[in-house]
Amino acid sequence: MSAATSLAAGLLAGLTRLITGVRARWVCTAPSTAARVYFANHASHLDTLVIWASLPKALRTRVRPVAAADYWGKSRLRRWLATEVLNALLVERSGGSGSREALHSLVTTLKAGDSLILFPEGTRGDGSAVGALRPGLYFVAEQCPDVELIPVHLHNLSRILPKGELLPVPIMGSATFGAPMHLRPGEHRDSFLNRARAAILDLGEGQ
Ligand SMILES: CCCCCCCCCCCCCCCC(=O)OC[C@@H](O)COP(=O)(O)O
Repeated sequence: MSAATSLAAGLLAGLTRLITGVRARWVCTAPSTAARVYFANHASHLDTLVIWASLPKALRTRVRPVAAADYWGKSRLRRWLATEVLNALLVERSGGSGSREALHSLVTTLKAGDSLILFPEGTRGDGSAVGALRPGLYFVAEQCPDVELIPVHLHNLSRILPKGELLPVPIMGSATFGAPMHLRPGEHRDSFLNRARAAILDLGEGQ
């Protein structure tokens, strides 16, 4: 990492903490150096930053956000922020052969020992509900059965920086990390995806 990207990464992590008050709660799990998939509800550009800034600094360089290539590859600034500062993997989200390549790069990354941050809804919602999960998480779980899948519930971040806004409103947000899940033997795709979505929602109960 160059001095400029490392400075930008430090600034982004510090700003994220300042703006969101980022309270990370670890429920039935703790930070780990093992390759993991952190999967969360998605409604704000802050989501990735909050999960990333919640991890101990030493783990941050080993966790790779999965980012939509059509959005984060669009301008030089976005590409730099995503791929250089946050070490994101750019993937196609349009389906077809792009999905096969995306799955391959996710699995290769996990097998190399790095973790992923994944937003299985595939797009930002308005923060009022968690949408249906796309099947990528299931295929990753199938191909990497030993990797811990950690549900994360992000609270309030879409009120701080909603989709389409550029200036954040400083109010408190939080990230709740839940117990690791795995694909169960013989578990059907839709059952697994419903269980994963329910795991995110359960962590947000009472907030
Ligand atoms: C306003 C300034 C905010 C600066 C934020 C810098 C954050 C860099 C984050 C880079 C990696 C982000 C990966 C997020 C996952 C993802 O790619 O979700 C899709 C949305 O993103 C855009 O698609 P959409 O919600 O459909 O508009």
